Amino acid sequence: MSEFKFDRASSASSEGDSGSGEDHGDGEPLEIKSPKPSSKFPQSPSKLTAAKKKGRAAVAAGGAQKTQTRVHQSGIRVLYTAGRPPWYNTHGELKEAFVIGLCGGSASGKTTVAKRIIEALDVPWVSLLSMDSFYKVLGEKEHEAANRNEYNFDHPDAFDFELLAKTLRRLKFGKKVDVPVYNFVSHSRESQCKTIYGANVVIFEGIMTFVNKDLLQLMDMKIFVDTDSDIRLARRMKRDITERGRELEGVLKQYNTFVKPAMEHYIAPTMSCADIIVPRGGENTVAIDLIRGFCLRQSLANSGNNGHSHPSSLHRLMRLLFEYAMNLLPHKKVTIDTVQGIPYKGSRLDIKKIVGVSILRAGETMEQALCEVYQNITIGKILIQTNLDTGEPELHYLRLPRDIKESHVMLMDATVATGAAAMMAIRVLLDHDVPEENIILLSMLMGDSGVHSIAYAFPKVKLVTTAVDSEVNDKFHIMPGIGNFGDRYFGTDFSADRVEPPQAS
Ligand SMILES: Nc1ncnc2c1ncn2[C@@H]1O[C@H](COP(=O)(O)OP(=O)(O)O)[C@@H](O)[C@H]1O
Ligand SMILES: Nc1ccn([C@@H]2O[C@H](COP(=O)(O)O)[C@@H](O)[C@H]2O)c(=O)n1
Repeated sequence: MSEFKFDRASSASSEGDSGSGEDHGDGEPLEIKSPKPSSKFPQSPSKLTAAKKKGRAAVAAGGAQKTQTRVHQSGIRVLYTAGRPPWYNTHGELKEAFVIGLCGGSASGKTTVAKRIIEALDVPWVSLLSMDSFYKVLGEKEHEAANRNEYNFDHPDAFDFELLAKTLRRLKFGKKVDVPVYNFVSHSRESQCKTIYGANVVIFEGIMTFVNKDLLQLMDMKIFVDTDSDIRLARRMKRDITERGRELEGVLKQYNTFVKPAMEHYIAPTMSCADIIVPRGGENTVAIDLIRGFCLRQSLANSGNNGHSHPSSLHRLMRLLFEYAMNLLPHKKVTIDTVQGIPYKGSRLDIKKIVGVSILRAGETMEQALCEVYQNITIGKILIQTNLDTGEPELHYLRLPRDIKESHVMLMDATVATGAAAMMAIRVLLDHDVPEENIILLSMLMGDSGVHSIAYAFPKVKLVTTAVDSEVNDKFHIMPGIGNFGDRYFGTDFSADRVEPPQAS
C-alpha cells in the first residue's frame, strides 16, 4: 500500500507569501486585513508553549495549498508543489476548476476526507481552501473573550463571507489569490498571506461551507462529512489541547456553549444541500471511491476537445484516415433512381451502427474529423496511461456506448508505438463482446513493433495508418516519428523545463 504524505504548512510555504490588498489584474482587488496580532493580544504562556511545540502545525490550515502527486519508484506517494500544468486551452482561455465543497461539524474529518480525495483523484493540481482562513479579524474585547472561550467562532457572523466568495470565485476561474493564514492559538490572522492559484480541482472545506448561497453556486459537488458527535468531541478535545494550545476545561466550555448548538442550528440542516453524505469521514473508502469516479466523469465530460482547432493539413490527414476506414466496412450494392430518371448503381453501408472510441488523451485529437465524416456518431473514451516505473499501461477510466457489442468500432489513437495501450483498449472492447472483426484501429503513425504485436494478437482487427516507422525509443516514442503527439497537440510539452518531484525521504 502506498504511503500518503500531506504537509499543509510546508506545502503552502513554498508558494511564496504575499502582502495584502494587491490588485489581481482583473480590476477587482481583494482586500485582506493582515493585522499584527501577537503583540497586541498576548497569549497565556501555556498556549504559547503548546504552539511552539507544535511548530507550524498550530498555525492551523494555512488556508490553502497547491499540491501535486506522483508515485515514486519506492511506491511512496508524495505531494509536492511544483510544475503547474496548463490551466488554459490552446486559445488561451481559462478552464474552470471543478470545485468540491466539503462541509461537516468540527473535527468530523473534513480535512482528512479532503486529503483522501486528493490522493484518490491523482489529478496534477489541487488547491485546498479552508474556511478557517476567513475568520474575521477580532477587536480587543472580542479577543479577550476568545481567550476565555467566550467568543462564538461557530456562528456565521464569525466569518468574512464576502472575502470568501470573492476568493473562491477567483480560484474557480483560475486567478491568483492571496489567502489569509489563520492561527488558532492566537485567534488571529498571521501577518502574511499565502498566494495560491487556480487548479484542476479546488476543495473548499469548513463547518459552514453550505450556509451561504453565493458560495453554494460556485460548487460543482457538495459533500457532507457525517461523524457521530461523541467521536467529534473526543477528537476535538485531543486536537485542541495538543495542537491549538487549549486547556480541557476551556475546550468543554466552548463546545457546550457554542460548538454543539451550532451543529444543531446551522451545520446539520445544511446536510440537505449535499450531493453525497460521507458517514465516518476519511476511513470511508467506499465513499471516497464513489467521489473519485464522479469527479473523473465530470472532468472528462467537460473536457471535450477544449476548443482545439486542427491545422488544415492535419485535419485533412485525419479525415482521409476515416474515409479510408469507412471503405473497409461492409457495404451492400444498391441502385437508386436519380432525379433525372436514370438508375444509379452504388453501395450503402450494411451495418447496424458505428461508434468511435478514443484512447485518451491523444486519441481525442481525431474525434472532430470522425464526427465530420460520420455525423452524430457516439464516442466512448478509454483512459490508459503508462506507469513510468513499470512501463506497463494502466487502465484508469472507461466509458463506452451501451450498445457497443452490436457496433463497428473506430478505435482512435494518434500514434501507436509499442502497441501496449492499443492492445489493452482492444482487449477492453473484446471483453465488452465487440466482435474482433468489427474493430478498426486508426492512427496517424504506427511503429513497426506495435503493428506486429497487434496483428499477431488480434489478426482480425483492421489497422489503418498513414505510415509505419521502424523504431521505438526508450520513451516509447516512434522514431523518427512525431514526438509525443498529445503533448504537442494540446500544448503541454514541458520536456525542456520539466520540474521533477523531490525524492521521497
Ligand atoms: N478516522 C479517524 N480516526 C482517528 N482520528 C481521526 C480520523 N479522522 C480524523 N481524525 C483526527 O481528528 C482530528 C480532526 O480531523 P480533521 O480531519 O482535521 O477534521 P476537521 O477538518 O473536520 O476538523 C484530527 O486530529 C485528525 O487527525
Ligand atoms: N480561534 C478559533 C477559531 C475557530 N475555532 C474552532 O474551530 C472550529 C472549526 O475548525 P474545524 O477544523 O474543527 O472544522 C470551530 O468549531 C471553532 O469553534 C476555535 O476554537 N478558535
